[in-house]
Parts: sequence; structure tokens; C-alpha cells
Amino acid sequence: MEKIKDGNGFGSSSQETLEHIRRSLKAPTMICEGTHFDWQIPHTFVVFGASGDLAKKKIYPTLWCLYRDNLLPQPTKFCGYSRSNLNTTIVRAACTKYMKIEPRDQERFEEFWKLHEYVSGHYDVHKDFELLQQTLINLENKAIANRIFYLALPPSVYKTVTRYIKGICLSIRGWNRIILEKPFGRDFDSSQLLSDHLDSLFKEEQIYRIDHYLGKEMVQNLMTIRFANKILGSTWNRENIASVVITFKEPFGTEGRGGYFDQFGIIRDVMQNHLLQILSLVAMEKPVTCHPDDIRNEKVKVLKCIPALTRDDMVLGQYVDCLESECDQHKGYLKDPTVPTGSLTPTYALAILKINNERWQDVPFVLRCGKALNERKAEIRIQYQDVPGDIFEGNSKRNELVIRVQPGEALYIKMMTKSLGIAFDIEETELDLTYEHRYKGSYLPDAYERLILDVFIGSQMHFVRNDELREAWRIFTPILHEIERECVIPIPYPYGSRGPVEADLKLLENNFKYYGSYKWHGGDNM
Ligand SMILES: NC(=O)C1=CN([C@@H]2O[C@H](COP(=O)(O)OP(=O)(O)OC[C@H]3O[C@@H](n4cnc5c(N)ncnc54)[C@H](OP(=O)(O)O)[C@@H]3O)[C@@H](O)[C@H]2O)C=CC1
Ligand SMILES: O=C1O[C@H](COP(=O)(O)O)[C@@H](O)[C@H](O)[C@H]1O
Repeated sequence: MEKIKDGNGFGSSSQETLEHIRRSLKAPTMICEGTHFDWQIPHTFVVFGASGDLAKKKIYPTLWCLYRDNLLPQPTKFCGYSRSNLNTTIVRAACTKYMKIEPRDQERFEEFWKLHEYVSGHYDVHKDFELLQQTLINLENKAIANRIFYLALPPSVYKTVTRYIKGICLSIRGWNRIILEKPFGRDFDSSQLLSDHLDSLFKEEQIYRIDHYLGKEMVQNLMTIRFANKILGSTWNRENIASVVITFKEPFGTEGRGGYFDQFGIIRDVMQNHLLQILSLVAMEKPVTCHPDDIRNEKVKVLKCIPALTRDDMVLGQYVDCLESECDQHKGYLKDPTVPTGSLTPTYALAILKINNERWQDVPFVLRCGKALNERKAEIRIQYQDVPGDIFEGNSKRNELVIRVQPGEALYIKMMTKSLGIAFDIEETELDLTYEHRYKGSYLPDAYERLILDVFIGSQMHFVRNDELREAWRIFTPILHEIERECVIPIPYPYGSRGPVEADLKLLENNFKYYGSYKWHGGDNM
């Protein structure tokens, strides 16, 4: 029996990579303890919320890519479910523009849609779930099948839908797995209620809480960068590192989706999940093995060392009109007609987190995220301390290790070298690993492709465990409640700017030095 690593091991050239994955998957494999991937057993993938945005933009296109690349068990069939009176033809028409279909794939694309069914039903009507169950049984030709249920739904219906899945729609002789999208609650208590509810229906190993940042190449890379490199591993501590800044920036605002965003705000939307997940991978201790539970145990341990945030740790912002006088497109958050009048919801947040353990005591971990900023960027910036006893007249600048998550995956180390030529000056340069150059022409699977494949495989390495979630809410709930209770007014920042100036001051106070002198000569990194 071949043993493959949890996760997916994507590598060099796309063709080679796909071949490798296929070979590994086709052998009946033991993925992690107690989990089999049975290539030949029929699987059924049920998409709840099939009429929605997420389903058409992400889930169906991902299923298509996995099917096209022959990565799914055979046969895998698909069933959409939502309240709208649709059919497969209509679902297909809605999704097609988000799918990449080369002329050579046309035949396969037709085959893909022949494997689909659609059921129209309510989320709280018993007989509609009976109809779904009957449709699934027919789709599976009454054979043994494993089932995956993807809840691409608003959390308000999670409880009823999961109850009906459990009561009516489970596969009797195969396994059943449930994928849930964030938000997993609004705060500690609501998240706990949801968790208790899910616990009463399913085992933790059946529940896959998706945080799609855990499916991104450079986020998955963090474990390797840290634990397979002596040169980095030995400096990864408070003796060498001054501060860590984890950033998420988007160059667009809510653009008509303000109704949804306003209920959550940027802290719940991005910081409490994506950025905190990255932090835990950057800061955790080395796990005993690469087993998903060993990794998640370490993530929980480090989160437990972080005290709940307070007002002093935060800077909050909300975007207003773009400053350019002729710009009438980039209007302030409050001018989005879907945003409630006078909303105080932050669209920008910076938080300083402290980790009270031997490795990180006194090293600020800065999480920053915002909408309607000057660029699209997600990165991890590890800033090293000043060189002690500098002999270069104070001209040495701090080293930085930057892990660029997107766009343009890269890892670079900013360092000082002698300037070229006869002079003995020093200058800033970089050791640069830009993926586009190093892995030219390679196929980088989308985060959802990796994560959905992981669910088929049964690997929970890149999914959020219940206790991680509890710790995340413990850190953020008091400050979220305080912001709401005290109607904290966010600092205005112009659409297209870098966010509130106060955020840069906070960085400065927290041992992050910005020199403004570094020049990148590598061209466009987008
Ligand atoms: N392989 C590659 O693709 C490489 C690309 N590059 C590119 O070179 C460019 C510059 O490199 P970079 O590492 O960002 O170096 P910089 O020195 O320009 O920026 C360093 C950090 O300082 C922040 N910053 C900018 N202005 C201020 C300010 N006034 N106060 C406090 N902080 C500030 C930036 O964040 P922010 O503006 O987000 O707040 C950034 O996090 C980037 O576009 C980078 O992507 C560099 C090396 C390799
Ligand atoms: O979860 C979310 O993430 C997206 C950004 O995802 P990305 O993969 O495009 O970086 C963000 O736009 C959205 O508000 C948030 O809910």
C-alpha cells in the first residue's frame, strides 16, 4: 500500500505534477490514520446554495478543474441544491464564464455536466431533503458511495441544513464529510453554539471548516520554509526578530456587497480568520510530525499564548471618497447604497498581537488588513533586528524576509551588500525567489482546488479545527464587543490610499522600521 503525504505535493511542471498526483491517488492509499482514499468507490459531491455567487464563481469551477485533470475518484457525481427553480442547464450557463475551457477540453466539459443533477428545495422542509436523498440514491445507482456536502450558504441556515443532512441525506454505507464556509459565528458564544450543534451531529473528522488562505501556495509553504531550513529555523525567535507584519490589502471597496460586509466588518471578514491562521503558522513550534493533528495542536498552543486584544492594540479605519478630484468612481464606504446610513463598520484594521512564550516574548505581531487601499497584496514580513555594533556608520538597514502570498508568489530576503564597483559603500539588495521565474510555466492550483481535493483525500491539515476557532474568538471577541458597544468611530482614509496614517505610527511604535529607501529592480511583480 503506497503511503502519500497529507496535502497534495504540487511541484514542478504542470503535466508532471498532475501525473504525480494521479499516480499517488489512484493507489488505494492510507492518507492519515483511519482515513482511506478509495479511488474506485463512487463519490457524490452535493453543493448547497448552488444558485449562489460562491457556487458559481468558485465551487463549480473548482470541481471542473479537478474533473478535467482527472484528479477525482471515479465515478464522482455532483448534485446542486438551492431554493431557486433551476436545472443543470441553467446552473451550467451561470458558471461557464468562470470556468477555463480550452477547445481540447470541450468533450470532457460535456461529460462533466452529464454527471450533474439539480434539486430545488427549501432549507427547512423535510420532504425537500427526502427528494434530495432519493435523487442522490438514483445518481449513485443505489451503490455504496461516499458523500461530501458543501454548504455554500449563509450561516443562518447552517443549523437546519446540517440537521436535515444528518437526519435524511447521509450515505448509509459510505463516509460523509461536511464542508463549511466562514463566518463560523460572530463571536465566541455564537461560534461555540454552532460548534456544539455540529458536534452533536458529526464527528470532528467529518467537519471541514474552510479558510481558503490555508489553500494558498505560500501559506502552505510556511511549514517547509521554517522547518526544512536550518538557516531560517535558527533565527526564528525573539533574539533575532524585531517584528512580524502580516498584511492583506485589496484595491476595491464593497462595490454593492456592503449589505453583507457591514454585518461583519474587516476584523471578522479577514483578520480573525485568514491573518490569524497565517500568524499561527509563522509562530507555532515545530510539530512532532506532519500529521494534521500534530500541526493543529501546535497552532492551538501558540494561540493560547496570545492575550485578548484591547483598544490600545488597534487602529480602525473606514474609507472615504478618493482624493483625486476627477475620480467619481471610487466613492466612500458610506456612499455604497447597500451600506446602512452612518455605519461605523471598519473597513481597515491593524492589530498588535503579543505572544507570551519563550520564543516570542516582546516581539510584536502586527496584523493589517483593509479594503479600498492602494494595491492588492497579501504578505508576511519578518523584520530582523538591527546589527549590533554596526561598523558602517549607521548605514546598515534591517534585514527582512518577505513571503509574498499574492499576487506574484515570491520569497525575498532584503539584505545589505557592498555597492558594485570601486567604492566601499553599502546598499540594500535582495535574495530573490520569484516563483514566476523559478517555476516558469508551472501550474499553481487555486486554493479551492487543493482544499476540495483534501476533503476527498481526508486530510484536515489545511482546515480549521474546533479548538483553533475557539482560541481565535477568545482573542477577538472582547475587542469586537467593545468596538460595537462603545460605537468606536473609525479613522477616515481615502479610497486608494495606504490606509490611516495612525497605522504607520503604530507600526513605528512596535519595532517596525520603514526606511523608504529600498528599490526593487526586478520589474513588475504582479
Ligand atoms: N520577487 C519579487 O516580486 C520582489 C518584489 N519586490 C517589490 O519591490 C517593492 C518594494 O519592496 P518592499 O519589500 O515592499 O519594500 P519597501 O521598503 O518599499 O516597503 C517595506 C514595507 O514598508 C511598508 N511601508 C511603506 N510605506 C510606509 C510608511 N510610510 N511607513 C511605514 N511602512 C511603510 C510597506 O507596506 P505598505 O505599503 O503595504 O503599507 C512594506 O510593508 C514591492 O513592490 C515588492 O513587491 C521586491 C523584492 C522582490
Ligand atoms: O474571505 C475573503 O477573502 C476575500 C479575498 O480572497 P482572495 O483569495 O481574493 O485574496 C475577500 O475579498 C473577502 O472580503 C473575504 O470574505
